[in-house]
Parts: sequence; C-alpha cells; structure tokens
Amino acid sequence: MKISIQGIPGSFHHQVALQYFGEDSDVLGYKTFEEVAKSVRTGESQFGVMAIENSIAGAILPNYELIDRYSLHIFEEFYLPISHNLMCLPDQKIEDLKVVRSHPMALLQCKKFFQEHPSITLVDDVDTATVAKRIKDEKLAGVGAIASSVAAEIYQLKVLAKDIQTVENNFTRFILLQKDKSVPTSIPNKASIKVTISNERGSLAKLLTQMSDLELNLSKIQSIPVIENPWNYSFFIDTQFTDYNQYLKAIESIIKSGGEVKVFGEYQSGK
Ligand SMILES: O=C(O)C(=O)C[C@]1(C(=O)O)C=C[C@@H](O)C=C1
Repeated sequence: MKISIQGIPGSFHHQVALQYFGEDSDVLGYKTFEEVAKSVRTGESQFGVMAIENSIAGAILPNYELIDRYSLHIFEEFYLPISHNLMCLPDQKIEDLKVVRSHPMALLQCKKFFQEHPSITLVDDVDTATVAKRIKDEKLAGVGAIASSVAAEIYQLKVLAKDIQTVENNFTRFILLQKDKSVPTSIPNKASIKVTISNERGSLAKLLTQMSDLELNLSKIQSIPVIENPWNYSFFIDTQFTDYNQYLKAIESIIKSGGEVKVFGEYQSGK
C-alpha cells in the first residue's frame, strides 16, 4: 500500500500519513500537490494525503481544483494540531538569520511573529521539512526554517523559538484521497460536493435555502471560477448533517432545480 504526500519525513503531511495509515506505511513524497493528485489518479499510489485548509491561513484553493480536475474521491478527513518552530544550524542566533524559508501556508501562519523581526526576509519554499534538511545538508548559515519539532529532531537543528504560529490553537484539515469511490464503513455525516448553478439573481440564495430546509449545515462554501465560461462560478461546499437521507434529498432537489452536482466524497466528520 503506497501513500502519496507533498513533502519529506518531518513535514506535516508525513506526520498525517504515519498517524492515519501507521508508522510502517510506504509514503511517497512529491514536490507539488499536482504530482500527488496525478499519482493517485494513475494508480502509482492507492491513497493521497492533501492539506485543504488551515484555521489561521484559510483554504488552499488550488487543491480544490486538483480534486475536481483529477476526479479524486475524498474518503476521510483528518485534523492535525500544528505547532511551528523557528530553527537553524546549532551555532546560529536569531540575529544571524537573514532569510527564513518555508511552505507558503506555514509562513502565513507565522506572519505576526515575523512582524517583530522585520530584518528577516520570508521566502516561499516546497515544504517545511525540506528546508530544514537543506539547512543541515548544505550547512546554510543565515537561513532559518519554520517546521515541526519532529523536523528539528530529524535534521538536528536548533530551535530558536517554539509555537510561533499567530495563535496557539492552530489546526490544518487534511483530506484523504483515493481514485475510486469506496463503500463507506459507517453512515456519512459530512460531504464535499461541487455545485454549479446558473448565474442569475437569487440562484445561490435558493440553493442555500434548499440545503437549510433539509437541515444541512454548511461548514464551508468556496466559489471557484468555471474556466470555460468566464465570470461564472461553481461552489465547493462542505456540508454536515445528522440524517443521510435528508442529504440525499437535498442533492436531488438541487439537481431538479437545474443545478449540477459532483460529489467528491461522503464521510464521517473528523472533528
Ligand atoms: O510543509 C509541510 O510540512 C506541509 O505538510 C504542508 C502544510 C500545508 O500544505 O498547509 C501542512 C500543514 C501546515 O498547514 C503547513 C504546511
């Protein structure tokens, strides 16, 4: 069983893969989320792990588009508490750092900390752990990484500051992907769907009313452009419910009133 992630050992994706699938899992690391999506689609791996939103930095919008374009199936979600640490070579001090590199989502989560260190330039990089590894392998002085304490341990870096995310209570929601739909082991209480409705007055209000009338709670709604049809939008919706039949009725009623629905996954809420 192979699991695709973006990143290397010590990255948050790697931690989710090990926590969910077990410490002995065969994890394949890629540099981009697109490569992860492709590997699940082509069957190079059976499962993929993909961050989709963070409680401080918000959604990773391009990942919604990847799930759609590669027609992947979400079978589970996983919330990981995220603690970021500033780290560097053992002989360095914070005053020595000119540049701090990390995954763009990690940099966003630590914006406030770096406002107090304006002389440090922040630079986007592939993932948190890859930067930590590069600092160690290339003995990079003057460069810091933002990464997990696991990464600091693996790559033997000194932690200069712990818990540097803007608020301590920080979570990233990951989704677990596979190529085909599988039969859920328990009755789902959450679903991720894409709805495309006509661009006319009241159509979104109607959609929301249909869902609310059937007691569906929207935990997320995100508009994304329909690229073949400029200035028209689809909506990625995460919805929670207690009655699966009510959810099925809502889907039916959206379709009856002219909406197009693509179901990405029906699963148990991970919260
Ligand atoms: O760079 C990593 O370690 C990752 O696993 C990526 C990632 C992300 O994509 O959001 C995962 C969790 C954190 O929110 C920060 C970065």
